[in-house]
Amino acid sequence: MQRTASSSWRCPGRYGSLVHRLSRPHRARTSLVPRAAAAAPVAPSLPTSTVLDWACSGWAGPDASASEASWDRRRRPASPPQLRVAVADLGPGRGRGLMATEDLAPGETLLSVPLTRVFASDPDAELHWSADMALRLLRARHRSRALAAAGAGAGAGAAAGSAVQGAEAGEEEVDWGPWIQALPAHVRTPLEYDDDEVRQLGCPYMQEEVVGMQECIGACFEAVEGELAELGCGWSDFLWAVQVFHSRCFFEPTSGRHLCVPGVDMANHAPAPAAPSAGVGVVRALSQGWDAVAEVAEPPPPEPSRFALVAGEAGIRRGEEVTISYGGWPSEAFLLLFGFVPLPGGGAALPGPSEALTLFGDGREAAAWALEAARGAGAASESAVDGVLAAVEAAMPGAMLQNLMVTGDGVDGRLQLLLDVVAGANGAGAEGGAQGLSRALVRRRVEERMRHFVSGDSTDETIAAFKSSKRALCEKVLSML
Ligand SMILES: C[S@@+](CC[C@H](N)C(=O)[O-])C[C@H]1O[C@@H](n2cnc3c(N)ncnc32)[C@H](O)[C@@H]1O
Repeated sequence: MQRTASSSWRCPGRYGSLVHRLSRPHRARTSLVPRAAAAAPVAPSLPTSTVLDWACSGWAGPDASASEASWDRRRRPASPPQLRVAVADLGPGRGRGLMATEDLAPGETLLSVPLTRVFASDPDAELHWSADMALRLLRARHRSRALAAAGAGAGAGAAAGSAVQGAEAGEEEVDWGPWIQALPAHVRTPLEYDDDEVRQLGCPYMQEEVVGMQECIGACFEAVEGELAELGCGWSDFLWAVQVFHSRCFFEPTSGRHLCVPGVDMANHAPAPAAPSAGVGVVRALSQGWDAVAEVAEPPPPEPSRFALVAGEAGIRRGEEVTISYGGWPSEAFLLLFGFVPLPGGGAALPGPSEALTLFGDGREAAAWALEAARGAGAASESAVDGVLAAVEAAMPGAMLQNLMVTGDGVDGRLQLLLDVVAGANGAGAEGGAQGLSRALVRRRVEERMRHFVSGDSTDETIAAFKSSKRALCEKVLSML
């Protein structure tokens, strides 16, 4: 594990803000769709299911009428809602997940979490978002333990979970203990890779991403080490907390915040070709006629906005897993943040629909490589490289020549243009002319890159899955050329 302080604070570059995409809840097409009685066995709920009740504080539950479901604190339900999902153990590989305990209708709200119980990043934080959230989580854990100890000492009902609730509660007023206790004891992502595992990745671009991320989090740790020590925490606590957030957050583009939503964070990703059975979204609370009402009566306390998990348009049968989509990312993003690589089902070596292969880190690398490959006459001069880049800029002004890729749908337009510029100047004698040379350059580069993904000696099955997915994409691209 490299933990050298990085002077540039180079944080997880291309994938730094990639987390599960926040989608809109699926809309119900009908109300309740009658279903045949389902015979599917329901996996036993884990004790961690109690986190769902805690998370849905103040929600009257899926059966409540609109007025009951309103978040009016004078009518707040006294008991936890009757939820129709539970946390279940899905076995090796997936860990825990959410399971339907009854048939769920299309569009049915399954969990509804007030934003006061959502652990959110601070867009103004000086530290990298996940490091800042990690520090705050460890503070919250410390407070919660102290609260529990005080409650046990007094023998009173001040146990974890009974702290302040409600719309006005700030992060420090909420006892996050019930959620923290339900978090996984260990999350493994490439932040934990040792030098040999980084080597096993084989791909230089991915190795650079991993080392950059390790350096960034290592530097953040050094910045907060003193405060962590006061909380009785060290590197392993900090690493755990950072990996919790890398693997469990949603990203809200409008606010630029990362959101970790208790309960909903138990939902696993549906790997293609399976469709997710549920969607997520923020339900904003709005008040009509607030000013007018306030003149004649004390207005009700404002309702907090809520984060909802909603059944998809097909509904979900009892005993089935409730899954969401973490987004259509290439496998680098899944591996770096979530610590797993979704492979299409059926065991066949197929690339996922969002898989992509970086052929060059930037335009300068691509131009130098292409000139050398096209001319077969040693390294290209700086001026020749500059000439290619100038021609690309003239044809595509302002194009950012970073991370030039190929996908199952074809070659990145920026890269294609660059290769066409090189081939146009060097393809007179080539088989198929300039067009033939341009295609041959893509083929040659994909073949070169494919050698980074030989299965070789991967001791880690996630690394093996990463390489397998990339190899499958290389094969698909080569078959199309
Ligand atoms: C948001 S959490 C989901 C709940 C998690 N399974 C648990 O036990 O707490 C995301 C983590 O679940 C696991 N996961 C989610 N979807 C998966 C999938 N399709 N295949 C394998 N692991 C998955 C990965 O470890 C990922 O980092």
